[in-house]
Amino acid sequence: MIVFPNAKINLGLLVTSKRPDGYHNIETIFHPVHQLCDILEVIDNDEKEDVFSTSGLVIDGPASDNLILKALALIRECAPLPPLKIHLHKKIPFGAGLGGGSADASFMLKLLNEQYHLNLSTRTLELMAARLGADCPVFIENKPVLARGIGNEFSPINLSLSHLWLQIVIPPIHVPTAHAYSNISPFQPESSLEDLLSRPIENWKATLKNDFESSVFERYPEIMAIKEHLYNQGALYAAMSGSGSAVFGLFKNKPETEWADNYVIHTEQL
Ligand SMILES: C[C@@](CO)(OP(=O)(O)O)[C@H](O)COP(=O)(O)OP(=O)(O)OC[C@H]1O[C@@H](n2ccc(N)nc2=O)[C@H](O)[C@@H]1O
Ligand SMILES: Nc1ncnc2c1ncn2[C@@H]1O[C@H](COP(=O)(O)OP(=O)(O)O)[C@@H](O)[C@H]1O
Repeated sequence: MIVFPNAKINLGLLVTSKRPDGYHNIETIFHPVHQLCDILEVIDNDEKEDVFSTSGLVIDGPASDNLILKALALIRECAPLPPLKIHLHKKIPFGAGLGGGSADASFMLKLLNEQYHLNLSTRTLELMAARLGADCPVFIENKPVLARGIGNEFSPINLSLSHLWLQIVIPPIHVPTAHAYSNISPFQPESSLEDLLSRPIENWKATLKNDFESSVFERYPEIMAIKEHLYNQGALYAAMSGSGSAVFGLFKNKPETEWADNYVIHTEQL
């Protein structure tokens, strides 16, 4: 079976408090980016052991640390599976706040559930995904949603961005998530994200924020410059995604901006 784990962006991201377990409570809207995706294939393997291979972008760290193999190990805790041949073609830049590793992990859970008729419910898959990372559960249902808690408590939202153009600009900078959280001073805002998003998109620039931006922009002015350039090019709203380094803009018309050759650019109509 082949699946296409996709990226996400965060529309607003408030880090509201630090928890006793060291994690942070957040409020954010996750929005899937369907056309920026990896390719993940799993088939039965005739040999005795699993074989895992990758192509495309070279992921840092040993292959055994890949979240796909961690997802496989979790499923094997509750169901026997034959030896597998697994191939990941990596296209989503990582360390960019686009959640590609988390998407791979959750799509692996969903793929195995379907391919081997495990009948695990959506809720069970979300709980398993939460053991792999705070960002993983959202990729089980994979639709726009308001998230609270550590990013895994979901409420439905009434938000349509269809017909807007999305441009994501990814500079060659990796921002480690744990490091980004360690530089944050949590703050409980007066207005909830839900309130802010219910206002017209023209108001978002002044009201909707990503709490990681100030510390990340201070360390990497190049990322702030991308956001400013997106606004100069007519973006209705522009922001960093997650803990960066990707920055996205929402436009009425297809943006034709030229960017540095070493940036990865993704443009799609939502
Ligand atoms: C910031 C966000 C926003 O969507 O996305 P990315 O920028 O990574 O895409 C997420 O909260 C990232 O979630 P995820 O990347 O899954 O985090 P995890 O692997 O579970 O945790 C990595 C580290 O980040 C910190 N962490 C993560 C989530 C959270 N709510 N509070 C935290 O303090 C912890 O220090 C943890 O050890
Ligand atoms: N399948 C995977 N794809 C990408 N990164 C992975 C994967 N498995 C483990 N990782 C590790 O997770 C880190 C964060 O990746 P990712 O979730 O894509 O980015 P971000 O946290 O910025 O959204 C990578 O730097 C890498 O070390």
